[in-house]
Amino acid sequence: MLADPSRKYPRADVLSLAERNWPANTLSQAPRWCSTDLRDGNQALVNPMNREQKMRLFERLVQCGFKEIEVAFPAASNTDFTFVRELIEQKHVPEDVWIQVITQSRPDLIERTLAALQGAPRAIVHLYNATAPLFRELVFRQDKAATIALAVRGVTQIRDHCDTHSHTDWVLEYSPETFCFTEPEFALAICTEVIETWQPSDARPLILNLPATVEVNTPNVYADQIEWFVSRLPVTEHVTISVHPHNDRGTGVACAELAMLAGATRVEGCLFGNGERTGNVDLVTLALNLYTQGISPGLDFSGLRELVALVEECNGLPVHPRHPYAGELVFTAFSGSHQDAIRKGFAEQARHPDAPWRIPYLPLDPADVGCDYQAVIRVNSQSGKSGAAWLLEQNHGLQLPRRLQQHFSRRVQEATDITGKELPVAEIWALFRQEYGLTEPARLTLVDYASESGDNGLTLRAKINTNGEHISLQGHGNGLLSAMMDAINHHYGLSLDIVDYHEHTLGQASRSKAVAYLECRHGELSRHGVGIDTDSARAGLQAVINITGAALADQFPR
Ligand SMILES: CC(=O)SCCNC(=O)CCNC(=O)[C@H](O)C(C)(C)COP(=O)(O)OP(=O)(O)OC[C@H]1O[C@@H](n2cnc3c(N)ncnc32)[C@H](O)[C@@H]1OP(=O)(O)O
Ligand SMILES: CC(C)C(=O)C(=O)O
Repeated sequence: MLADPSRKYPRADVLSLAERNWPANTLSQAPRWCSTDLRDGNQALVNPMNREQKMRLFERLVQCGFKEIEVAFPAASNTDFTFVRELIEQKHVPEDVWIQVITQSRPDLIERTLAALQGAPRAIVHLYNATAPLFRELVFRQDKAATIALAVRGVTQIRDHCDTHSHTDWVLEYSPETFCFTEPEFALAICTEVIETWQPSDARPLILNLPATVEVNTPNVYADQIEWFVSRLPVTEHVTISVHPHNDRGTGVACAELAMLAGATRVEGCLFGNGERTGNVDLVTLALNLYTQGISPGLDFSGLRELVALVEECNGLPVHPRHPYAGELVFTAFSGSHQDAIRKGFAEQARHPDAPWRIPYLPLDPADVGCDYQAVIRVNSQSGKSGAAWLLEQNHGLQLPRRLQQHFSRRVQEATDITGKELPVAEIWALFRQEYGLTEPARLTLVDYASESGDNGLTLRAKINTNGEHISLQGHGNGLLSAMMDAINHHYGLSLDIVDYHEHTLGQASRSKAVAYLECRHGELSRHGVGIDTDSARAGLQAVINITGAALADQFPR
């Protein structure tokens, strides 16, 4: 790396608006979307899509709600050409969907492109030529006049074809490729010539697509360029301003959003940001950004996981696990404080199911994109008490009391510190059972019991199975639990003291089980035990017995 990169990468002149309106604007509606997955996305793949993949992706794009789909660069390859033919001849294009095809401004390529569209009921023909100084000087060796003439020649050829093929509804799209580093006055001049040549009308609208072909500046500069252009456009009727951001600086989405604030009403991009180099703007992120601001995007991503799988298969490229909204890990919290906040959020949401979505760290309800809540919390050494508690609640119906959560969290922490890995829910459950006396066979189990209340409290007689041997105990207390504790302490010479007790049922069904959580003091130690039984009284007694089993195991390890 250079200590001073300024000579190698001199800062470009940027348009400086004296006044700009876009910062004060807010987004209030979705743009017109155009998917370029089958063209710009496709041209960036190691192995371009085959016909079958293109068709499957086309159908899925339609299902998502795209009404404009750039389906091919028909002059590029036979695959692209025949794909367009197949769409048209086999009537795969729904009546409210426009297919779009792209071409350079070269007569032979335009001819082939238009041949591909033969018989289409409606079509968008997309013509482009690069307009920036670098391209005029280096690639085309053309001056400004020749660059304009190239565009006008292309538009004229297309217009003449449309005139003689009026059974198709035509739209022209013109892109001054490299718009974002073209002199604004020149971009405006060439587009003005295009307008004059095409003569946009109700029947033959025009799309002016202003691409950030290579993203070279901060998104505010792009927004300034769009606002400058839109505010000076001589003809606006029947002209749509479209943007086509790339993501070279990692700000493609920001560019598109600010461009919309600045006056663009149509956006071209690809699903999950596929495309040349670092990709086209990601339409899924853009759409769901709108959605999470309460604006209907007009696109349906309710089956997002399946869409990811299809796009990964068609593109031969993975979608990153942290990809906004779509990544496998984006609805998952590993860290303790996040888990705690999420869990509290879900509890509050359950109390007010119709209230607006307000779950910390989850800007989108995973259910809205077809995901469940299973993966919302996962546990590793970064997790806190809420992580394991949530998983036990979701998977086993347990609502651990706070102090038990804290106690169990320390055990989980010890386990994850040893492995350095995630502790899956099955292992958390096994650890919980082992810690709180729920393993089978239990060291001690309650066989049966009987109680009798009198003026001085309650007397309990219980039979316990200890390693196959039945022993009878008797104790006295204010209630069943204290009487059992008394019986245990007396029989085993222990001094366990009840500190805390909670119980709840594990499910709605009448035959469901009850769970009892018991905390006892044992000398300096605090001990927790859990009992589960179809009968809540037995669950409590079993919890006492389970604590006893653990206390005895410490004194007399097996
Ligand atoms: C930013 C974008 O994504 S634009 C879309 C780019 N997509 C693609 O290129 C994918 C499909 N392209 C292809 O398959 C091929 O490029 C083809 C079939 C279209 C053309 O192939 P070739 O005839 O070999 O031309 P090639 O691709 O090398 O194009 C370069 C030539 O076209 C000219 N050219 C490039 N763009 C344009 C344009 N928009 N309008 C007119 N001429 C152009 C160049 O100046 C160059 O001319 P030169 O050979 O006289 O120097
Ligand atoms: C042709 C245009 C729209 C393009 O793909 C680009 O500039 O990236």
